[in-house]
Amino acid sequence: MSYRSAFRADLFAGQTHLVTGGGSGIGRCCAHELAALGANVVLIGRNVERLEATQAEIIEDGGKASFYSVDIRQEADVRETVAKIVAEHGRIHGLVNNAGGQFPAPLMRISKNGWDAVVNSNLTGGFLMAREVLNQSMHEHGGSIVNIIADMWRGMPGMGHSGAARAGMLSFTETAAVEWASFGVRVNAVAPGFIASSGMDRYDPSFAEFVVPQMRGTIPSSRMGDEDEVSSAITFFLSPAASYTTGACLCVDGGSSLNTKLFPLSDHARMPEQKAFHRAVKPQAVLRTLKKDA
Ligand SMILES: CCCCC/C=C/C(=O)SCCNC(=O)CCNC(=O)[C@H](O)C(C)(C)COP(=O)(O)OP(=O)(O)OC[C@H]1O[C@@H](n2cnc3c(N)ncnc32)[C@H](O)[C@@H]1OP(=O)(O)O
Ligand SMILES: NC(=O)C1=CN([C@@H]2O[C@H](COP(=O)(O)OP(=O)(O)OC[C@H]3O[C@@H](n4cnc5c(N)ncnc54)[C@H](OP(=O)(O)O)[C@@H]3O)[C@@H](O)[C@H]2O)C=CC1
Repeated sequence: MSYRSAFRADLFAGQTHLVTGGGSGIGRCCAHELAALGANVVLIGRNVERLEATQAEIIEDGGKASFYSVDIRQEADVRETVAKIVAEHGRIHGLVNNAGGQFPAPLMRISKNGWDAVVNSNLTGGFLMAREVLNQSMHEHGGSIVNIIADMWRGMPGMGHSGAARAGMLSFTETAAVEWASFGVRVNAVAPGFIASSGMDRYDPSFAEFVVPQMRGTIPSSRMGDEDEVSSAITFFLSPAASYTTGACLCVDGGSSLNTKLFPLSDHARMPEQKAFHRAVKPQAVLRTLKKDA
């Protein structure tokens, strides 16, 4: 196995875990980690080439993976896909609701279709996946669901459709955690901050040109996160280490959601000792980081 997880190698042996958006970025990384921990991973996304490539990488590494090309916004397709997975694999142990995305735009320029496309991707699609996995498997056998949201704690200016959807997904997480606890189902959320994922490459370069220079002054950790740092938070929630944790949200954001512009990060946050600290902690993550997308 080429993926160096921080978790025990047989943690998910014999288990089936679904990862939506598993063909790229954070989802691809997470699929690698779960497969390296023994899981039979089912990748879900729309683009067949990306799904095939991730499946091939996992199999080449000695893991087990299959995929379904599905738009998670299509209710009938989601229902049918989950039925096929249950027929093929038996119970579903884990669902990572990671598929999603948005486009940068101020609220005043978002069309109804644009709003719907993003809300359906980041809220309704996740709900449909979770509901079908619950009804077709987890209500009988239990399981763990992890919803990927975003740093939307003080609104999400420039991406208001996504912020509204992610806030909704957090509320959904909390409600499902309570309603489904008696089935032995835990539902938690992970809120990434700025992650240097391949997904970021899907934006116009002007987005990075605008955002990256601002980052140093807003992220206490003074760097973007890596895909594997989100994946390990997801893995924690899926694992028995989180067996008494449900309805929780873990921010993986280098502290950015706690920062306030009233007291800007001062130069001491970027002093040489701080830089040395970052160099000291990064290599651990790099060891576990995947080869980047081609
Ligand atoms: C503060 C920064 C924090 C950053 C944190 C987050 C980072 C990430 O999430 S990393 C990257 C994650 N990946 C993506 O975001 C993927 C790229 N995005 C998309 O694919 C789209 O945003 C999508 C999710 C909406 C795609 O959905 P799709 O159904 O394929 O959309 P359509 O092309 O059919 O368009 C529907 C509707 O939306 C309007 N629209 C789409 N893109 C844009 C755009 N860039 N600007 C303005 N409007 C857009 C499109 O025009 C359609 O509306 P109508 O024209 O009114 O029909
Ligand atoms: N990178 C970051 O800084 C942050 C990312 N996030 C969120 O984390 C998640 C993963 O992002 P990241 O890996 O960076 O970006 P990616 O763009 O690489 O990942 C998004 C994945 O979702 C899939 N997807 C999107 N819409 C649908 C759909 N309707 N049906 C099925 N699959 C879909 C895409 O596959 P396909 O196109 O093949 O369908 C793609 O694999 C996303 O929800 C993202 O918004 C949140 C905060 C920060």
